[in-house]
Amino acid sequence: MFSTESVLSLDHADIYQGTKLILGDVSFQIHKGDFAYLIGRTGSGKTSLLKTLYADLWLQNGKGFVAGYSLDKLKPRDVPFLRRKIGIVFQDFQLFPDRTVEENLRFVLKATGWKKTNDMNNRIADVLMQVGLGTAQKKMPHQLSGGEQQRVVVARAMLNEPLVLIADEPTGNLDPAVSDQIMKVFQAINNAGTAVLMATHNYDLLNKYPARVLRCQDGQVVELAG
Ligand SMILES: Nc1ncnc2c1ncn2[C@@H]1O[C@H](COP(=O)(O)OP(=O)(O)OP(=O)(O)O)[C@@H](O)[C@H]1O
Repeated sequence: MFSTESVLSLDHADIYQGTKLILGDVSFQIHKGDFAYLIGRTGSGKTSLLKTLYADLWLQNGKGFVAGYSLDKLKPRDVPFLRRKIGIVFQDFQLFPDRTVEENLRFVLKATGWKKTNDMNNRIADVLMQVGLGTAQKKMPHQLSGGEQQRVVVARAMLNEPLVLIADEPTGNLDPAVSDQIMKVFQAINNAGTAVLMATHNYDLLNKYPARVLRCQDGQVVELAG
């Protein structure tokens, strides 16, 4: 159904934290419509790898390509534009606690260049529907459960129709039933064509929702046979 267009690739990339090599000679590709898990023990480099993909860590050796941007040729001024093409979801919800759901989302739209109130309202309604929270617009974050807050964060990540969603332990703070809801949201987003790369410790999810698996291990990234 989907093309095999690559939305993200690393080619002989080295991932550093400062001068410390965390992962060496990393090569893999994520295509449009792919779903891939990133697993590995604590400290194995999952977060460092994801940070490199959204240019929070600079790629020093090798080549990287994310949503049309070459990481190895990236200029600091390109970073906000790269991040608009990627949706990023962390474990901690990071919503503004003193603003409604709608205001949280509008903040991002304005910051990324949206101007027209109608367009913004429509987009906010669309992404909230996408995550099953169509009626939560006027709620404050504290009026929502942890799982609902995380769904708002996923909605926020979808505002600019990213080509790829990068999630770092998105279910880390959530109980199993709620983690399942978040996974279902990711699957729906993925089925609609957005690639997903998700770091997780939650092996139950891997069993329940099988997909590609990349593992950080001994300073390398290996793809497990499907
Ligand atoms: N800001 C930093 N400065 C220096 N070293 C760091 C920094 N952040 C992480 N590291 C080191 O990089 C290595 C990889 O850490 P990273 O957070 O990428 O692993 P992880 O697989 O995501 O772990 P976890 O599953 O615990 O989140 C670890 O040895 C860690 O100590």
